[in-house]
Amino acid sequence: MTTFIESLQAAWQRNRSLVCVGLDPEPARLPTRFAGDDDAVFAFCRDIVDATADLVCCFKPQIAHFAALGAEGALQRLIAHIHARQPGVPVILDAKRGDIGSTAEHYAREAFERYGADAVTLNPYLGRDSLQPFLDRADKGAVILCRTSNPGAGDLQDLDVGGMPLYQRVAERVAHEWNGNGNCLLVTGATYPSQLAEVRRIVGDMPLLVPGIGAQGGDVEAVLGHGQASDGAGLLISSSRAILYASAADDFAAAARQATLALRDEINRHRRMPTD
Ligand SMILES: O=C(O)c1cc(=O)[nH]c(=O)n1[C@@H]1O[C@H](COP(=O)(O)O)[C@@H](O)[C@H]1O
Repeated sequence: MTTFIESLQAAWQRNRSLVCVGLDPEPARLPTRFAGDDDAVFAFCRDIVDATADLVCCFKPQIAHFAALGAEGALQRLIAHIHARQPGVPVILDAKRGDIGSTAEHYAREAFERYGADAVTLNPYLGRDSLQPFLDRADKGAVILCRTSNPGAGDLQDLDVGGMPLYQRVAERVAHEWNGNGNCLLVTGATYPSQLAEVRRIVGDMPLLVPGIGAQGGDVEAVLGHGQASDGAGLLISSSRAILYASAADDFAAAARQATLALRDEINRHRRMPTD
């Protein structure tokens, strides 16, 4: 059985890419060719996946973008499509789960059994027991929010907790206590490079999911300068809107491919590339 971490490492290497393409469909922004198409959300995301799969280390569908439309079926079929047609490219379900243990069990079943995800984003606010059903799945990835990319990230995450900001306490706790199965990752926004560096210092080579490149204005060079692991990898640099909506015309899939290629190459220019 291949674990999430093994698939991720293989995809980093095979595709020479740290890019994670976020799948955040917004009906109002879909190309006009999808007007009147009842299955537009699935068809659009499928075309993006097939146009970029050899250039990425993972895909990250965002659950609210499907659920708000009643399109959970499209999300299920999309993840099944990725596994069938792009095998070896892992899928992170961005659902930011976390609840009391009995409910968390259901969230874990939803992510891994219903949707067939390889990893899921998690909110640590309720504490370890709220994430235990995810931590116990050694074959799956537990991608835990640490220092997020949004403007209000510091409201709580920067609060001083015994001489250290809360986000650093989260990093310490995950790295030293919750990662017994070696299946944890942390989320650190591209928009805050110095905090990214602090997290990297605390967690060693643990993989970090870094959203905030592209539409949120994060800087690729700063992310690589502050966040790469000792082997020049260790990052999943996520971009959604800047790739999905690179063109609103019929060439949207080719434009998404170009945008992904450009991001991959820009990232690689700032990496210590492994010799192969
Ligand atoms: O967990 C996430 O993926 C996430 C964490 C974070 O700190 N910031 C963040 O933007 N995200 C997600 O990453 C995606 C960013 O989208 P773009 O700004 O369009 O690239 C969205 O789906 C967000 O929900």
